[in-house]
Amino acid sequence: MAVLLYGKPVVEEIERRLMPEIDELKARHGTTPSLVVVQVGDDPASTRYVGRKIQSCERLGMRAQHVLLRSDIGPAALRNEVARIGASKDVHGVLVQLPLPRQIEDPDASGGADPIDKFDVLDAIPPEKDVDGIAAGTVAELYRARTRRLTFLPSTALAVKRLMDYYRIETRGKRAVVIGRNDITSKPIMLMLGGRICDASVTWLHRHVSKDIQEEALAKADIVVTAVGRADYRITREMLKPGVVFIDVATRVTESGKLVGDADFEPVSEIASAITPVPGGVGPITVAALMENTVRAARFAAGAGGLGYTFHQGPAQP
Ligand SMILES: NC(=O)C1=CN([C@@H]2O[C@H](COP(=O)(O)OP(=O)(O)OC[C@H]3O[C@@H](n4cnc5c(N)ncnc54)[C@H](OP(=O)(O)O)[C@@H]3O)[C@@H](O)[C@H]2O)C=CC1
Ligand SMILES: Nc1nc(=O)c2c([nH]1)NC[C@@H]1CN(c3ccc(C(=O)N[C@@H](CCC(=O)O)C(=O)O)cc3)C=[N+]21
Repeated sequence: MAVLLYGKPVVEEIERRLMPEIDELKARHGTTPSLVVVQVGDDPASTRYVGRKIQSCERLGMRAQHVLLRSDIGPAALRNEVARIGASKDVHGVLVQLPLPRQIEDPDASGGADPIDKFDVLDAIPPEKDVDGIAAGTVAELYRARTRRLTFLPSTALAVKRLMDYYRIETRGKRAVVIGRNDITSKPIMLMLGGRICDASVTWLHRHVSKDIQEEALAKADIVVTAVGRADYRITREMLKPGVVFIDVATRVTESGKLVGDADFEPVSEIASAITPVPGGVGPITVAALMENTVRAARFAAGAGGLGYTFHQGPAQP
């Protein structure tokens, strides 16, 4: 039976570390960390995630602002709005909730004449405020994977790293499979696992990889990190190697309103050595990791913080 990799103790440890940093920023620098979340359109799932982020900021004594824009905004107007928000001295972190409406995500497919796309919007976030780790300059640092020089590790990747460290999951030299290639979830996780941060051997799977090839890779994997979240996608016990560490990033709401990941949870937990529950696994840590990145951004603004992340194995010693 697998060890359940609960998010809660990891969240508590991150928050325990952040609280004195927030107090110090306020007391010594007169700075209250502040995050702006830009949401375009009112997709209910996005509204729910944004709500969690804002609540978490407020609970930790930070400032949060939710900017809700109409779904028919054009890419150039959105880029200008993001640049305007990013220019404010009082804003330390800027996050553009994804996905964006179709005309901005994929202007070619939607027949839009505007040459400006999603990445131009994201690149308008100033690098020292890019708490999602998505703009061009920040991505380059992840590509280079120098832990000591990283500006922002995207919050889902940071969440997976903090989770693996807390539960002492060894990655060096292991066979890992990462499924999905979203720019803020699986792609950074793939770079992190295979890069110098985790030193694993990574196989990257996505929609265009045949079932055979996917099954072959999964059957050999020591670690699986998956973020697909589709009703027609399910990873079953038979597909996995006994003893696998299964990190389920996906969160999908079923027709009956249940939140599920990509794993067929009960049977997979019988053969895995460790597995994240959904809900209560990676999701809450992602929010805490975003809080960590917002505090980093406030420290950059106050001239109180350097580049790089510190990682340590296991729970922090009291
Ligand atoms: N817990 C957390 O912290 C977070 C959870 N999520 C959750 O993760 C899930 C994915 O989100 P996100 O990454 O944003 O979504 P995307 O839709 O961007 O990514 C899904 C990925 O799955 C791939 N895919 C689709 N079908 C298959 C298939 N049959 N076999 C292999 N790969 C496939 C797609 O491939 P292709 O590239 O070819 O399209 C795509 O890369 C969602 O459930 C979301 O809610 C997301 C962010 C954070
Ligand atoms: N720019 C951007 N940055 C993101 O980080 C980002 C995004 N866009 N778009 C959407 C995804 C999704 N995401 C989640 C955050 C928290 C939970 C979370 O807290 N999940 C809880 C349950 C939440 C619930 O009850 O619905 C759990 O798994 O236990 C899940 C998913 C961040 N995302």
